[in-house]
Amino acid sequence: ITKEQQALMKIITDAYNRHQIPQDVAKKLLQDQYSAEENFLLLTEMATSQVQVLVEFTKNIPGFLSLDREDQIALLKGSAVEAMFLRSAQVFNRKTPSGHTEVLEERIRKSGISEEFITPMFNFYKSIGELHMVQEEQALLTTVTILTPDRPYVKDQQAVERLQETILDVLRKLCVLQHPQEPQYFARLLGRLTELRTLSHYHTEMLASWRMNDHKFTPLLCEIWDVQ
Ligand SMILES: CC1(C)[C@H]2CC[C@]1(C)[C@H](OC(=O)c1ccc(O)cc1)C2
Repeated sequence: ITKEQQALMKIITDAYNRHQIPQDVAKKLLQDQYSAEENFLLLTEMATSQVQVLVEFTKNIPGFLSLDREDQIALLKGSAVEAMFLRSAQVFNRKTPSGHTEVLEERIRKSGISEEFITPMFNFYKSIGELHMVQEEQALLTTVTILTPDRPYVKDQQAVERLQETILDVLRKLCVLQHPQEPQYFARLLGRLTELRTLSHYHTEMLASWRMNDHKFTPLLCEIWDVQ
């Protein structure tokens, strides 16, 4: 890993760690009661703050703000669900001491999300947990997801591809250094991105079923996912 690649990795990892979900949202998970309605409201607050965190993090990706403005929006809209699942996978697998994860899992299971979506979601969290990613890998993998050139409506795909390749190069070298006993580790990481894409289809259905039951989303979530 070259000096500038180390600098790039540090910028991205620091930004990833700096933009965490506000403690008040995490704390609420433990306090409020357990009705399906309450749970939905908490998840709404959590998803909204995760999207805010995503936007702030993305602005710190070197080169992102030099992309065409409309392409920046297209990348954010195209990757929001995947980035959110990656981030929440890390929350789940950190096994926060205060038992947040059990409570969060409980609330998710009782918030009107259908079982057919719950199962793949928790399978994904398990498969991410088994990778034992270091925080640099988590930050870089999320960046690779955001910088996916073939999102809908991206005009200058080459510009996005160039940025993504830079990050992939650092991630590949980091995987070799962090997991020398597992030469195919980098390929396994990228395989998770494919799993993420199937999850985002389930996510669209989840939103639709909530809307059918007249649940309200926040303006930010409506904007990022073109609902309502
Ligand atoms: C952990 C998760 C990634 C999983 C369950 C909660 C999440 C934050 C996310 O919730 C939403 O997308 C969502 C969208 C709209 C809404 O009003 C509430 C939640 C799906």
